[in-house]
Amino acid sequence: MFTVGLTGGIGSGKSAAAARFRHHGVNVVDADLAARVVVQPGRPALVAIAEHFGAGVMQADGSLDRAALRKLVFDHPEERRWLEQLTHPLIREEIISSLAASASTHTAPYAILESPLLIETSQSELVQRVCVVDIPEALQLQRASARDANSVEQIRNIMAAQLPRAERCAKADDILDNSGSLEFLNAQVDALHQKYVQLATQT
Ligand SMILES: CC(C)(COP(=O)(O)OP(=O)(O)OC[C@H]1O[C@@H](n2cnc3c(N)ncnc32)[C@H](O)[C@@H]1O)[C@@H](O)C(=O)NCCC(=O)NCCS
Ligand SMILES: Nc1ncnc2c1ncn2[C@@H]1O[C@H](COP(=O)(O)OP(=O)(O)OP(=O)(O)O)[C@@H](O)[C@H]1O
Repeated sequence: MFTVGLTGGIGSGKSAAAARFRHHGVNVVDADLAARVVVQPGRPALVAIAEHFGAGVMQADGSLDRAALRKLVFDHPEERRWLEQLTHPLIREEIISSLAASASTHTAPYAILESPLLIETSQSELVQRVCVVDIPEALQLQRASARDANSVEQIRNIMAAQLPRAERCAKADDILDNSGSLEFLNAQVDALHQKYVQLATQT
């Protein structure tokens, strides 16, 4: 199925844009959700993480302590790279099966892959088009820190692990400007939806 990659840095508004695409009956596969599935209790990746990082990243019930691991990997880039080499191939496989599983259950003729690291990883090979949700970095920091328990410093570290704004926008086929209201964003998504329906039915 024709698939559009929806990307943007932390706090840019990917989830907000995805919600509007879903409103039009589009199947949205979420890479952050896939990343949670591959480290669920019972999965080999969780065992490998516990062995590598120790009991400090595990909760008493045997699930991953995400806040502890987040602090570790965004303070130490080499540990982040270790985690990525383990999980990114698994996340990619999980995304491929989610895209395939729900292909026939949605009304729109195209699907969306929502991912913060679409351009940074080989996930970009899974899409025919790239749509970037774009906001200035100061607003990104402001919205992400208003939403999350993460410190401003941690959000800065996460942003540093992602593509800079200009490089991301340079890879975009389409750009959603989310520096205004949600209504402004939704109106742009509505227009893109029409365009994607056309593109998907032409190909
Ligand atoms: C470090 C972890 C455990 C922190 O979990 P937590 O629940 O706090 O955050 P969550 O997974 O919801 O991610 C929040 C945001 O952080 C950013 N982010 C997450 N991982 C990365 C990464 N490796 N590089 C850059 N940014 C990242 C994204 O913008 C994401 O939307 C988790 O992010 C993780 O396992 N990351 C590695 C897998 C990955 O790269 N996921 C990104 C989607 S492919
Ligand atoms: N146009 C907007 N106006 C005001 N607040 C907004 C707007 N768009 C999104 N937000 C808020 O900004 C925060 C980040 O938005 P959202 O969760 O959609 O971003 P995201 O790109 O999915 O982030 P992440 O990569 O961290 O999952 C949320 O609290 C959301 O409610």
